[in-house]
Amino acid sequence: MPDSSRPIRTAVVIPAAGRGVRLGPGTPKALRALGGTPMLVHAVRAMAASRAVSLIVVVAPPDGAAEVSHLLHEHPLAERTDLQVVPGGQTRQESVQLGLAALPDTIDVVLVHDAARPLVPVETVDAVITAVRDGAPAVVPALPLADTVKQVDPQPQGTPEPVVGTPERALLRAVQTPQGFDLATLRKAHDTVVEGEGATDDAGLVERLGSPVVVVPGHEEAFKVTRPLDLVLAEAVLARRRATDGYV
Ligand SMILES: Nc1ccn([C@@H]2O[C@H](COP(=O)(O)OP(=O)(O)OP(=O)(O)O)[C@@H](O)[C@H]2O)c(=O)n1
Ligand SMILES: C[C@](O)(CO)[C@H](O)COP(=O)(O)O
Repeated sequence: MPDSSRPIRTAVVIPAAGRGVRLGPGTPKALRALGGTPMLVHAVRAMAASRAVSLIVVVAPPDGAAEVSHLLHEHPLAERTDLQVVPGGQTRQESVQLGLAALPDTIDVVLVHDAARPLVPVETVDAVITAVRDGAPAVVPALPLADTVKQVDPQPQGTPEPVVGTPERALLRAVQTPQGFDLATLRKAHDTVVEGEGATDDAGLVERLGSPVVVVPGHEEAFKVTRPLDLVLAEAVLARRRATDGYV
């Protein structure tokens, strides 16, 4: 954990290198417009809104780092936040790893935040940071589920899938980002756990190390823009914020 003789430094890695296949054809998802502004710009602003964040590393599509740097230059942040852009990889895990490699060793706490969650409120960001600073090595924001979840025996598309179990819903949480970590813990997890072992988030890698992960309350507006309907919801949330909160 951080050396208590100097201030804790917090950075954010924003993986933004995905194509957005489930959203449909077009430019990479992070660069698509939400209320006329690229989704990535909203995500970067959401992280920079936390006064604790001093550095943001954006992981751009592998061939798009120059374009992303240019775009972010056109949407400057408050002076207290440094910004860096690095090219990403073929998978989310690889992209996060490339972002982590760009962090200086003076960073103590790192958040990993999907560019695809552009509307996460600053209260959620700060709650995650506080929990890590208070000593939890890995923290995820999450919400209880509204639907019942079934475990199935997967079948080829078009074939009905036999249900093999129904996990108790009250024990389940839907996990969001930003996920927060002590930097050394997350680096070790990414260095140790092999791609393809089934972890779909960063906390999942830490769990595989046997390190504790804790949940703090997530937020409905931290949803991930994955499919076209999510974009409709995001536009509506943004329009409401602009009308009522002076949000840009
Ligand atoms: N090679 C990849 C794949 C994903 N991501 C990022 O990881 C986050 C979560 O991924 P997801 O929402 O699945 O984005 P995509 O991979 O773009 O979506 P899809 O699976 O529909 O293509 C996104 O911010 C995405 O840009 C990334 O940085 N590098
Ligand atoms: C990290 C994540 O957003 C937590 O819910 C999610 O696992 C990302 O999944 P994706 O399929 O890469 O969008």
